Amino acid sequence: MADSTLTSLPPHHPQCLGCGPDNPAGLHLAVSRDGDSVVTDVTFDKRHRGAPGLAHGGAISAACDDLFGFVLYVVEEMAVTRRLTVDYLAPVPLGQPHRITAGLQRRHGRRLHLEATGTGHDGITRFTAEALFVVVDHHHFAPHGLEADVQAMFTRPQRRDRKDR
Ligand SMILES: CCCCCCCCCC(=O)SCCNC(=O)CCNC(=O)[C@H](O)C(C)(C)COP(=O)(O)OP(=O)(O)OC[C@H]1O[C@@H](n2cnc3c(N)ncnc32)[C@H](O)[C@@H]1OP(=O)(O)O
Repeated sequence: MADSTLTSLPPHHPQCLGCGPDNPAGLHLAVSRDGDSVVTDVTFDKRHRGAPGLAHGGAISAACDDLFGFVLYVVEEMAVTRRLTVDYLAPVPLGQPHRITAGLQRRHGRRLHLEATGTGHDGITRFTAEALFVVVDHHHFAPHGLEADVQAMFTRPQRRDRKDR
């Protein structure tokens, strides 16, 4: 991603399915912040194949879900997906980069309503997504993960580009 106005954001975890650099089955999303939005350029490949030559809808959904997880850096809250809806507007060819942009549409109490758009470098928007995330605290994760990993999620440099807000 060459845009100079973008601020790189750290992965959720090295093994995260969406953005973890150490997950061999992952999408390896590199995500940046652009004002109050987050963006990633994803190129689906043969690991993400659905129909011949096309990306699997689940892979597209996973990319959107993980990108929504980066809006949390902007909102400065910890939250998890309660509902995710993807509109598959057109087939997504393998091997062609698509930029996904996501942001907060509105907040109501613990409910974060998020939206995303996926557009090819040819200018064609091929999918959009909406999600409801619900704000949680560390008790949500504590029974399931290593204490150090849970703590790390809550001490990420989420506020390092606060000047942009
Ligand atoms: C997070 C760090 C980064 C990690 C990587 C990011 C990866 C991308 C994100 C994910 O993949 S997260 C993993 C997938 N998601 C989950 O595993 C979540 C599983 N679900 C839960 O644990 C609970 O359902 C949840 C914590 C989301 C909510 O349970 P709670 O008991 O805390 O809340 P509740 O059910 O009372 O709902 C909270 C609010 O949302 C509202 N709500 C719930 N479902 C709704 C719905 N369908 N539509 C509208 N509102 C809804 C509900 O009315 C309520 O409103 P109020 O706060 O105003 O009372």
